[in-house]
Amino acid sequence: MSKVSFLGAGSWGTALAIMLAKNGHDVTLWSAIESEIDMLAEYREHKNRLPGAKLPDSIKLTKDLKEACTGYDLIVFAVASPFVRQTAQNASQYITEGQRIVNVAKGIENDTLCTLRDVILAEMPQADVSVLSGPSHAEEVAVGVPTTVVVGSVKRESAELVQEIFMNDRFRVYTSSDIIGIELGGSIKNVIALAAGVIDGMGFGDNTRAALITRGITEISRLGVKMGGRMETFMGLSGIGDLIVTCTSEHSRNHTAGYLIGKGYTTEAAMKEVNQVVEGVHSARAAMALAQKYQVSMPIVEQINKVLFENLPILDAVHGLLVRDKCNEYPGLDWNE
Ligand SMILES: NC(=O)C1=CN([C@@H]2O[C@H](COP(=O)(O)OP(=O)(O)OC[C@H]3O[C@@H](n4cnc5c(N)ncnc54)[C@H](O)[C@@H]3O)[C@@H](O)[C@H]2O)C=CC1
Ligand SMILES: O=C(CO)COP(=O)(O)O
Repeated sequence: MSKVSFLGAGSWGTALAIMLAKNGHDVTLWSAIESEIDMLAEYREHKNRLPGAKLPDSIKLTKDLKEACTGYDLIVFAVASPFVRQTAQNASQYITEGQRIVNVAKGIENDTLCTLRDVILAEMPQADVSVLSGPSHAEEVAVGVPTTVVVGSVKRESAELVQEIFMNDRFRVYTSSDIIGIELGGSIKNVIALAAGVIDGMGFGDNTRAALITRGITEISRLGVKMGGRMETFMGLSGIGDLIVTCTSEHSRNHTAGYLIGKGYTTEAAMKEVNQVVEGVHSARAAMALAQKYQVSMPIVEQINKVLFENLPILDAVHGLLVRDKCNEYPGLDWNE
């Protein structure tokens, strides 16, 4: 049995905490939002996010960050991306040298263009930070739907510790050393999912969604490989796997927000309606900035940015994608070019 603490008690933190408690671990849940902890204490259930998924009696709740950071084998970062830096900054004073942390949030910081592991490390360089990602909706994990994810770490032992703690007969965890590949796949798929939602909201068909998924992973991997990620990672769980689930699932926050935008909502109104974190909106500008920095073509990311933030009519965005200059599917691969 391991002692595991969660920083962040939204959908994902709560679902994983329930699963780890059922795995037999000693689990504590902390949230910066005091009312969230009060609700969990009163109902032993996250009424707003995961109605019906009961917290096992063994899960402890705390509002005290020092308590949540002291004496744990593993600390899980499960706060939405805009709050990762602040949470790491506040927690750093309690984090000892080599403390194992695993980040399960997905995003890229807009100001720095850092992925979330780098954001955490910037605030707590003494920590040993892994990342966990893959096609895994909280609503399904909370009720034991078979799920697969990947954990990335610099050290094999750290990845294997997370694998050991999380794995059960419904939740299979693979290990990897490709941290940047895992983080970029998990973050930018949310941007593509917004685009998939938009075209579904507009009433386009299955062909269009399939086009977005396949050309979307091409864009993600083109950038990701240039930033040091491995192509295999983008063809794996945290790449195409996560992109498929988020572009097709009724549980997807990003697809739902995109769908509403396709139905005529503004970006702000769609985010308000979803009422949970829509990470793709936070990551869209950063993905575009990275494409520019690394001189990589990402036309879907470019068009969805214009729809989200510059009021480009959706039909113009779709038209723009279809009538771009003709090209090869994978330039440079054919006819000894
Ligand atoms: N919900 C899901 O199925 C999955 C979510 N994720 C990722 O996990 C992360 C969290 O997502 P959810 O739990 O769904 O979001 P959520 O919207 O349900 O919860 C976000 C949580 O962030 C924390 N938070 C909010 N404001 C804060 C503040 N000012 N300071 C510190 N913490 C604050 C709270 O605990 C809040 O409940 C996101 O990056 C998401 O992409 C990853 C895989 C699955
Ligand atoms: O990352 C997630 C599932 O892997 C959650 O994001 P969505 O809810 O937008 O799909």
